[in-house]
Amino acid sequence: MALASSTRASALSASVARRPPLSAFRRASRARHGRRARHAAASAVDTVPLGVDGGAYAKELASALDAVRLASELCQEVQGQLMRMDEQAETKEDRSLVTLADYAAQAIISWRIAQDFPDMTLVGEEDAEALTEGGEGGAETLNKVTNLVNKTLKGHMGEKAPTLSSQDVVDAINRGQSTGGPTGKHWILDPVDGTLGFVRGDQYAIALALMDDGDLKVGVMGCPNMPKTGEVLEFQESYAYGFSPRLVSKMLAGDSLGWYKGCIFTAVRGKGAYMFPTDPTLKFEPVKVSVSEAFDPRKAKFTEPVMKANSSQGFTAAVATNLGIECKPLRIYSQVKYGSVARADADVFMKFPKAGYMEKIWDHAAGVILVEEAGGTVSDAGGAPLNFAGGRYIEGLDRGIIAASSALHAKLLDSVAKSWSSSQL
Ligand SMILES: Nc1ncnc2c1ncn2[C@@H]1O[C@H](COP(=O)(O)OS(=O)(=O)O)[C@@H](OP(=O)(O)O)[C@H]1O
Ligand SMILES: [Mg+2]
Repeated sequence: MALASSTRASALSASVARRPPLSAFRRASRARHGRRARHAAASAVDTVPLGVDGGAYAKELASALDAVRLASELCQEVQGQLMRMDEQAETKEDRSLVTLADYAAQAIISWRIAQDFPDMTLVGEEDAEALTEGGEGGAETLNKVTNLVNKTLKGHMGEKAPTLSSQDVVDAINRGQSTGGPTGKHWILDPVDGTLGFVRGDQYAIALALMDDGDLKVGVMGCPNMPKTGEVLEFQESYAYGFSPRLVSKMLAGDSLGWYKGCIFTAVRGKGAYMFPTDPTLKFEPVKVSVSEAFDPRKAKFTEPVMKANSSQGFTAAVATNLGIECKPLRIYSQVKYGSVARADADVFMKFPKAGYMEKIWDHAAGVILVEEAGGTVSDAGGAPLNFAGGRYIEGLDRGIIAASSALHAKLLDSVAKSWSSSQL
């Protein structure tokens, strides 16, 4: 997964980002952590009070929530740099995009979880090869990634924040090379899911899950640009009609609601799904989220990937018509789609990639447990649950992925079967 050689020398070459003004959030955060630091052991990280029941996985949930919060803040900083064109995305050898945030978010999450679980294994999207084998460009990128990680840790932990070396950062990223499997505990991470949305200033997600003996047990998904309420996501249709794109993340100017965007979803098997604001200084109780209950086809919405290359929009339109759905699709980048189904912004999620495409477990793990714990069902097109225990790819996936409330899921399966038969005629 090295950067293409032509891009190595210029890897993420823009100048060091201008330092943003210290926000009220950071000042509050520093003061808070600074006070706590005087009473805490020097090396321990603080656990954020949760407000939700994590049952047997309470410690894992607390650790994951803290890790995803750190990464959410870090990613917002990098997205700001990209929007100001202080930084730029690069292309990996597989032609997918990568930014400083992909590496730094994987590093900070891996480091944070390992503070509580030193023997943890991680199936993560990124590796550090481009940073260690990428010549001068790679070294420069590694330096920026390390600075970003340290700056974020300092913002949260104040004086007691450790200073990670470049080697610590490389080790933390490379911890993500596990292949997972059916036994034991494995963390599954997409540090920046929906990289295209991320570089376009739009929706993206930081998606972390824990699998234990082959079953997903915990999911934490940071959605830093997701509005608190779903209505605004409707405007996504501007993409479909070629109007000048209105960035979803920028659509609500002002902050009159207090918390207007920036959600973190949590889910623990058997304990339900919740939504928090990404900003821990906002004192909202976690909100329990549930999939839509009644299915009214005239009002129902389905959500799907933005890019035609990632999912057949013709096929999903046929399935939607078969179900009687009249609304235009909500096309949203990343696993924010699963968040939209979990809190009933949308009733149905569908993704039908081209034949032969192998889905990666980190693109779905956090979203799947989130929808399931919100009362939904996720399966492949044949109705089988997704298998996350077969390595880095979803094993034996039948055609595509569908999600809906458990009651609607059966109808959805039926519509997929009918539409598939007619599409094969
Ligand atoms: N050809 C093809 N078919 C299907 N899926 C693919 C394909 N190529 C890539 N990917 C994976 O899709 C992830 C992005 O999914 P999204 O739902 O965000 O897609 S979209 O941008 O809204 O169209 C994306 O995740 P990120 O790389 O994290 O963005 C990929 O892992
Ligand atoms: Mg992804």
